[in-house]
Amino acid sequence: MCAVKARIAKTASGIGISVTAHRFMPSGPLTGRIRVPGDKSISHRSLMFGALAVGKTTIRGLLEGEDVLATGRALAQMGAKISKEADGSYSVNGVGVGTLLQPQGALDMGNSGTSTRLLMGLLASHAITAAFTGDASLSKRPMSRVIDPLSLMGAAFTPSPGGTLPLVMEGIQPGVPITYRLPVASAQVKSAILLAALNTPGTTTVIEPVPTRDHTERMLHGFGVDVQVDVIDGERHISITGPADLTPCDIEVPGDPSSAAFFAVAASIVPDSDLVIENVGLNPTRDGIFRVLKQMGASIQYLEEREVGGEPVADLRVRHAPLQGIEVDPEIAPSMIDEFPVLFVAASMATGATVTSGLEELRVKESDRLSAMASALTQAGAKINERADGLLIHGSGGKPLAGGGPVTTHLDHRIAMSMAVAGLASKAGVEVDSTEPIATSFPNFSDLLDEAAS
Ligand SMILES: O=C(O)C1=C[C@@H](OP(=O)(O)O)[C@@H](O)[C@H](O)C1
Ligand SMILES: C=C(OP(=O)(O)O)C(=O)O
Repeated sequence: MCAVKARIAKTASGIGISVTAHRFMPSGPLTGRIRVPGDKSISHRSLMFGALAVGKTTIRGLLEGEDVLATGRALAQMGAKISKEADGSYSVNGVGVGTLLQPQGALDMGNSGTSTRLLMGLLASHAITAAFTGDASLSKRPMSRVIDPLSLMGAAFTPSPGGTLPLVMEGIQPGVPITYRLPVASAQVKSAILLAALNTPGTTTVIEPVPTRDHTERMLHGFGVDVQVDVIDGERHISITGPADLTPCDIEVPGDPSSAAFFAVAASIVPDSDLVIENVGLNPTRDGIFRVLKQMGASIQYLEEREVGGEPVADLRVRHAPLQGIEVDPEIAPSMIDEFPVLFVAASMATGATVTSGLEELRVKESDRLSAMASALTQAGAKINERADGLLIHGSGGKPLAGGGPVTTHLDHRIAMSMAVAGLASKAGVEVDSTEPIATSFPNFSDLLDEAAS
């Protein structure tokens, strides 16, 4: 048994309730080389686009997280044949654009916003009626942001009060093309509309005032779709003319920068750490966390920069370094939207104050991540002021946090993993009330912690 496994003590399990609390204890330096699992956003899209291409798509490095598996199960309900091969790769035999089958039974999206919103887009331009359901966290999240544009294209929705799941969607074939300016910086909304456009005759255009992750555009191009991107007055205009066919292809999924971020922060704040995180995707619409950590004084070196599956990738060497508090430019937020919880952990160990703003979107993720992290870090001994659109964090000047808990993770994997990282650099460890949600995006998180800190 390696050292960290012993330090992660199981502290509770309710009778009849599948909740596993863990106390993440102070850790020695993180060293050696680790490889984080495949990118979640790219994994979802690989399965979806594979399902829309007639013939066999091969995916290497697919993230086997619960969110991605939910996407896979939904696509299988609509006729795609998805199988895992002996070498660990996945094969998808797609049915083609316009020929998805009517699913029997509801599509259970689990905890996954990306599965829900992208599949709503995909199905909106098919003559399919589908019920979407999800867990307690997903059932609170806003769906009007996709319902509004997809309704303009002709789909009909019966959502739960407040525009939430469970909902029923009646797709339309043929739908009408639209030009839609995104009212919120969201790759999920952009992607939902672009996926609906694939089976909609005519040209659909999404106008994106603030750039968000561009995996949909890059990958659809890889599947042979003509995706037109024009920058007009600083805004991206992304157009697809349907109906469009997808050609199957071979995909290699790079490591997820959102998962790597937990280890980059852990190695930055645990003294004497020197860790290499291999094969990390560094798409400029995703690498904001590494840019901000470097601005704070983190020692992050990019080794062996290369391309994997059309995405920039490098091995990251991260060494412990003193961090300085900074004011984070709100413009960088979309390129690190899922990494703020763990950035808050880094900031709570920095010297001086870190100010974040423009982060209202964090309140509608798997949990209200501003409020959840403010409570969790305060419980662990950090000094935090919660504001409407961000946190003001007074750093400890490199001193370990007191620790404590149990902190409430609200079915949110990123809160659980962020507070696990806080535990590594604390005096008494941090107990998180439930580690189950971690499996949605990073099933081997604890094993890798174990490996790096052994
Ligand atoms: O398109 C995607 O794959 C994602 C987009 C982001 O959501 P929003 O589009 O809601 O910002 C992000 O938070 C999510 O984890 C994945
Ligand atoms: C917000 C996230 O995912 P989703 O929206 O797909 O649930 C996330 O992974 O942090």
